[in-house]
Amino acid sequence: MEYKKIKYSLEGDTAWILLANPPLNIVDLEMMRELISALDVAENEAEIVVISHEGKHFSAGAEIKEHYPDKAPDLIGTFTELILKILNSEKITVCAVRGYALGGGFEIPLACDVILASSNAKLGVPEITLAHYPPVAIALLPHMIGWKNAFDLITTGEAVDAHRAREMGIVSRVFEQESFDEDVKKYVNGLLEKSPIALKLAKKALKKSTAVDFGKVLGEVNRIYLNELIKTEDAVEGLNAFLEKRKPEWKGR
Ligand SMILES: CC(C)(COP(=O)(O)OP(=O)(O)OC[C@H]1O[C@@H](n2cnc3c(N)ncnc32)[C@H](O)[C@@H]1OP(=O)(O)O)[C@@H](O)C(=O)NCCC(=O)NCCSC(=O)C1=CCCC=C1
Repeated sequence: MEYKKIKYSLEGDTAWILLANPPLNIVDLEMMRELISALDVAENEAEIVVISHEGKHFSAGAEIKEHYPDKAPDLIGTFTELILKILNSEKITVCAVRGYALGGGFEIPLACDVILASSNAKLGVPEITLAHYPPVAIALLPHMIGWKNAFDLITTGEAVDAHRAREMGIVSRVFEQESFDEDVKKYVNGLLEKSPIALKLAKKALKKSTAVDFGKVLGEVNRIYLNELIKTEDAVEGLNAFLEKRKPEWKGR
């Protein structure tokens, strides 16, 4: 597949997948399909998969214009396929994030094994401000940071900085902006020095300790999203208000 919105390269045993859709690396359907394809390639040829980005920001999330009721099923179906591909990968998945990581641009890192954040990163799920919710964060976050922290992030829509995200248990390491790329490479090289089979089996065993079928949970969360939320007047008003740069007027239906 020819990539237009991402870049893929293999360096030794590491696959580097970069979001490359400037300026905000919006994750539209085309990018989702390219990421799915690149992850398939990486699964066959790499031991470690690093998802990172070009430009200042990891991503401002999924394309808001693709959230209207006619397009939402395709968007949610493809995004779920992408997230499950990351969650089900047998390889070590590392996400390296600078700047904004919002909405779907936060959920991609969440699905990875490790998030390495630059000290200028801002992570969050603003979907509630659009009268939407973030399905993947709803499925994963309570298991990672507990109900109360997850509830707070999802219902306020406020982003947290890298250090707060580290305290909450979302981010594994925070590196200074100036040395970020170098520190990410050092982290990856540290993993490459370990036994690949031991890493792979440690990941397999760690997954047993959560014992959650995220595919099933995500299916239920998506059903409420598509059958109930997306059909409301508020869900359309939230999108219109964002695109028209005005305050939304909620109807509660
Ligand atoms: C903070 C921000 C990133 C940058 O602020 P700044 O003040 O620096 O810049 P700016 O002026 O605001 O923006 C510049 C241009 O980019 C556009 N644009 C921006 N984001 C866009 C987007 N996502 N999609 C499309 N366009 C987007 C702006 O409209 C503007 O366009 P213009 O030049 O034509 O006027 C801000 O744009 C923001 O909050 N974005 C929304 C974040 C959000 O709600 N994300 C969650 C999404 S839902 C999700 O991910 C899910 C996934 C799965 C399932 C369910 C949900």
